[in-house]
Amino acid sequence: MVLRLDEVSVSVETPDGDLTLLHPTTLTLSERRIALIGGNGSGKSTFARLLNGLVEPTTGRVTVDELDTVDDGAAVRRAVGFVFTDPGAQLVMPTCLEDVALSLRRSVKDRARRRREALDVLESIGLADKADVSVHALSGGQKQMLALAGVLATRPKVVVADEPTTLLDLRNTRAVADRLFSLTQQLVLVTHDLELVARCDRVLVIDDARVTFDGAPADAVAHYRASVDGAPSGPSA
Ligand SMILES: Nc1ncnc2c1ncn2[C@@H]1O[C@H](COP(=O)(O)OP(=O)(O)OP(=O)(O)O)[C@@H](O)[C@H]1O
Repeated sequence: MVLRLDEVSVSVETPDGDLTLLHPTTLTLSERRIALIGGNGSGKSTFARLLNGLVEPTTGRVTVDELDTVDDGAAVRRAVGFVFTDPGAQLVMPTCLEDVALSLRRSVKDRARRRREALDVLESIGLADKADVSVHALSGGQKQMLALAGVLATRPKVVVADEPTTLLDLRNTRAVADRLFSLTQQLVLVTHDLELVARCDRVLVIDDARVTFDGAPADAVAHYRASVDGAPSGPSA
């Protein structure tokens, strides 16, 4: 898929005046695995959310294979699945089976078939035995796997994942990352995990609402480290 930002900026009104979340940006993303890195509050989530229309550009256009994220919002959301940091944002049904089945409600109208397909999805992520268990009874890693499975069940062409391993321990980080990197779909990954960054084809460094570097993982990480080393210590505003 070709993800294109054409002179895209994002700003919001705040009590203190307009706040720019992304300065005008033009670029085309077609690589299989793309990482977005940068400090807290730099604008990574804003950028990621633009790609499936969760955030709309204030100026310019975002397109996904020619589909406009504003004008063709429903089609874009079918094509671009979004995985949140906190799976709680995504798991809305009482049981695991019902949650995956909810993702299938548009594509599979027959209830019995939907249930079978949802069970297949649970099987594929090793959670078949949890089908009738409450989503709240799952561990953090299991919840993130279930949220990812719910997204994959809709067969998106692109998966955008916003810090999907941030809340996970090392074992679950590896499990979720291995699943993400085994996808045949295009992957756009927001992460602070430099091991995952190294597995990507292209990396954008975002700093203060701008893409400040765009290139190969090693170069991007070097740029990011240099920007941190050169900055005053302590959390940025
Ligand atoms: N709707 C909004 N209204 C006001 N401020 C916002 C809004 N959305 C984001 N921001 C602010 O814009 C900045 C960029 O936010 P964003 O979530 O894109 O950053 P991020 O790089 O993903 O950060 P983190 O790594 O901490 O998740 C932050 O300072 C955030 O508080």
